[in-house]
Amino acid sequence: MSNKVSVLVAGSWGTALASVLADNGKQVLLWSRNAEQVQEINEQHRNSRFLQDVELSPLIVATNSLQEAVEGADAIIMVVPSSGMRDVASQIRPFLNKDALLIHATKGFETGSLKRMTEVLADELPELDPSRLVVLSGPSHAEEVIRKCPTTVVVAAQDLEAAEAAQDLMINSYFRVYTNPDVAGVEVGGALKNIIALGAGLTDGLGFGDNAKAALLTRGLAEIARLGTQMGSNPLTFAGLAGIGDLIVTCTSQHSRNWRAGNKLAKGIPLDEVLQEMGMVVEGVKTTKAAYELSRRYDVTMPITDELYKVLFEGKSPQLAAQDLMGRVRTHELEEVATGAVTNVLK
Ligand SMILES: NC(=O)c1ccc[n+]([C@@H]2O[C@H](COP(=O)([O-])OP(=O)(O)OC[C@H]3O[C@@H](n4cnc5c(N)ncnc54)[C@H](O)[C@@H]3O)[C@@H](O)[C@H]2O)c1
Ligand SMILES: O=P(O)(O)OC[C@H](O)CO
Repeated sequence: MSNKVSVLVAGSWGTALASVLADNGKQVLLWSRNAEQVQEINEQHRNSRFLQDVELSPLIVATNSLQEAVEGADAIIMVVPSSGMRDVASQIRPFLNKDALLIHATKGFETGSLKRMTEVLADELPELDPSRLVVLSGPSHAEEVIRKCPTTVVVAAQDLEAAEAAQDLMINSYFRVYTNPDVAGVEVGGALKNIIALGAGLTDGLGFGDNAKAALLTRGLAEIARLGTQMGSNPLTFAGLAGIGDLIVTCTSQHSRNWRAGNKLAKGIPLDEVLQEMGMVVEGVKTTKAAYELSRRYDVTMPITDELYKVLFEGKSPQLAAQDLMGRVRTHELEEVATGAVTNVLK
């Protein structure tokens, strides 16, 4: 398998994935645009801004040069936040080997175009063989992966050979990797769960209890599956790691950035202050806007997303949003299911 392996960028998740690769015996080039971070990784084997108190493997070498990171690489793992994916993809185009395995582990849609990340990558890298594009997703917090806690993820590609190459590259005794042919489903599940995690943080912050959290996860999964199916996904994907698996971890974990952001919003802190305090990417905010627009494009009902949109962008109080969700026109769980994706998920 791959000889030269690179990870772009050195945020929390990129650094954790670089560590998995290093544990698999790979020499890893980790790109960051921040010179101080590069120096700290190379001289102290630490990335203290994102993963405090963790000593990184000496097999991880950081670089400021995208050319050095990408030229001649057989495998590249892109972990740029969704807002920067197109920009970084366009910058690597001149250096990219067209047969390289390109795995992305980003969870979000592009603002405006509403494209999935593999669509953005395909746009910007027309010379790359599209069968070499892979998405990695699933319930996986960087803080636990870096401590080698048992973790399961899924890699999806059009081409089974590419998915198996990614599986082969990443799998080890604490990082178990499954394959799935449903690229759209794995990307949609990974992106949309962040909306529900924001909602879970709000729900917990308001003291609504476990019943409300269970309701949010279950009805959240229903709307993820409804939109995902209309976008061409296999509904069964949402019963897997990129669906219910990731929903469970982000809605219940102390590590979740989206949950923490929702929890701060419940305390009445304005959104821009919340994002500033977090200091890390909170994909769920932009994803709520994207999903709100996608639900209209595909004519899919997404009540939780709609209410969260109003809380985030229209100043609606979370209490009133919860009240309006509870007071929606009465409906039949199975009738709704019969017209949507969840039928198949539950079969
Ligand atoms: N943190 C996790 O546990 C985790 C797990 C699975 C998936 N993800 C996904 O991985 C992606 C990255 O998240 P993260 O947690 O690593 O974020 P992070 O906030 O920890 O790090 C993001 C890094 O990207 C850099 N960056 C941002 N925009 C950039 C640009 N345009 N060009 C170059 N560098 C840029 C930032 O400077 C920062 O170093 C997100 O889509 C997230 O949903 C995160
Ligand atoms: O910390 P979050 O909420 O961005 O979630 C990170 C991962 O997506 C969990 O699988």
